[in-house]
This record gives sequence, structure tokens and C-alpha cells, in this order.
Amino acid sequence: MPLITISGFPASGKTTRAHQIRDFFNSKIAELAPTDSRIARLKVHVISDEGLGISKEVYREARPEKDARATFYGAVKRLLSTDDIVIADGMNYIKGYRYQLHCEAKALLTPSCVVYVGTPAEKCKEWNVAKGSGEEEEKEEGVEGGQKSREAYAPDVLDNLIFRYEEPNGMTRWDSPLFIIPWMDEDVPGEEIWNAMVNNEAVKPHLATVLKPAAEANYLQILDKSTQDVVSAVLEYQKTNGAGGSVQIPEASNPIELPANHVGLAQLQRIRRQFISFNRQHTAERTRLKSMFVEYLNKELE
Ligand SMILES: Nc1ncnc2c1ncn2[C@@H]1O[C@H](COP(=O)(O)OP(=O)(O)OP(=O)(O)O)[C@@H](O)[C@H]1O
Repeated sequence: MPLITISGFPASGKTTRAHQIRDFFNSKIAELAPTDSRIARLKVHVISDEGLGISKEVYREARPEKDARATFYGAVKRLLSTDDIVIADGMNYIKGYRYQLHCEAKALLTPSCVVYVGTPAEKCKEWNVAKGSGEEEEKEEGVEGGQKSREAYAPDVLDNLIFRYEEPNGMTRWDSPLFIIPWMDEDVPGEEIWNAMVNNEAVKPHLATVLKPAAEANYLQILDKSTQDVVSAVLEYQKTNGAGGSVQIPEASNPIELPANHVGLAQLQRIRRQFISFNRQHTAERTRLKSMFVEYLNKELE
């Protein structure tokens, strides 16, 4: 059965997403198994570095990293079978490596997809620090049953991995269908992934499956950063000037006209998420993003 290849920066939330997908799939199996013997046989597996005992230090040098990749690959290959759904929870950051994984699935005549966890580098750094400090230990132990290692990446290893990362491109055979999960989304598009992987449905391009031209690498990150900058500017303005007024945002052609009442962070983030949802499938011109978001905010705040 299918192969779901997770891909994303280090500490971008890949395991969190892999577990959300696993839980969604397990609940689908529990629901459908009584009436469908094919579904009843399915088992979901998550393969990860942590599960295989691979330390983050392997990413410091080429040789141990290569060995670790081979171990991970072997574990995925061993499990891929007609009744097993494998979630490959790793960075899977090398294009050629994702290509090989795709070929393994293809050889078994089973579908594969890529789930790209789209988290900006700055957030990953923040989450990596939180992980290393053990800040989230209690919460994670509850969620993971204490299975998950608390190991963080050394800062130089993290930077280097981000630098080397080869972003998935949904236009290529091996990275498609491509499901992009922005970091601020609470849920994963479980139903769409299930339909594509278990029901073999062709995936129609929609919000979660962005077919991005290669030229638009990092588009999601830029969309995220541009809109976050605007939100921060509004909050900053209100802090000093109070409610109401006109805020000129650098790089935006028009100002934001604030309403007489105070606009809160939750409201701004909600509007921002909507804007991102609408625009993550278009590859809007980067230089226009802030102006577009300002226009959108003005309409929503009217
Ligand atoms: N969407 C999110 N919002 C807030 N915090 C998150 C989110 N996703 C993950 N985190 C936190 O970020 C940290 C890293 O998450 P996680 O372990 O899932 O990332 P990862 O990409 O699997 O990391 P690694 O590269 O180390 O395997 C964890 O402490 C997790 O609780």
C-alpha cells in the first residue's frame, strides 16, 4: 500500500504532521474496516530517525548521513507491501532521494505522495530551541507516550540542512501529488491524502495541492513572512497610537485604514490565514504580496 513521504526543514513539525496523518488514517480504518475487508487489512507505520535510533549528529558529516539515509531507506522498503501504509517521517530533502522512494512505490504498483511541511526557517529555529530546552517535554510525553527523543539540532547543523534543502516541486512525477501544509494550519488535509492514497483518486489541484513552478521556490515562506510583517506593523502601530488611523506599510502601495475599535491579534491572524489559503495556489508576484494583503485587510476590516 501507499507511501507518504514527508518533507520539510529540520524541526519544522514533520513528526507532528506525520502523527496527525497516522491518526486520521487509523480512524478511517477503524470506521471502514467492519464493512470492507481490504481496508481491514491495512496497517499504518511511521518510519522516523528517532524510531530507528539515528542521532541528529549524523547530519554533521556526509558519511554518517549517507549511512543514516540508507538505514531509513531500507526500513521504508522493508515495510512497503500491499497491506501497509508507510509514512516516511524524515527531512527527505534530497530530490534524488525522493525520486528513489517514489520508484520503490511505483515498482510495487502502489501510489505515493509527498507532504511538504511548510514552515519558515525562523520558526524551525525557534521550535528547535524549545525542543532542546525540554520546554515541551511534558506535553510531548503525553502525546507521544514518551517515545520521542528530545534531541535538538546543533545550530550550525540546522542552518546547513536548511541551506541544502531541495524544496519539493509538484510539477515533477516523484513529488506529486504534493500536499503542502503551512505551519499555522491546525489540521492536515487527511481526507484528500486518504482519497489519493487508498482510493487511488486523482488529486485535483486545490488549496492543499499546489503545483508550483520551480521558479517559485520558497513562495510559501515569502507569503508567510510578507503577511506576518503587515500584521506585526498593525499591532505595533496600535500599541503606540491606539485604535483607528491609517498605517503605511513599507513596500505596500496603499495604507491600511484601521477601524475605530481596536483590532486584536486573533482577528488579524484569522484574516491572514484566509489570505494565505486563497493565495497559496497562485504564484502571485512577490513584490505585490504586501499590497494585496493590505487591500484584503482593508476589505475585511471595513
Ligand atoms: N504547528 C505547530 N505549532 C507550534 N509548535 C509546533 C508545531 N508543529 C510542531 N511544533 C513543535 O515544534 C517542535 C518540533 O516539532 P516536530 O518534532 O514535529 O518537528 P520535526 O520536523 O519532526 O523535527 P525533527 O527534524 O527534529 O525530526 C516540537 O516541540 C513541536 O511541539
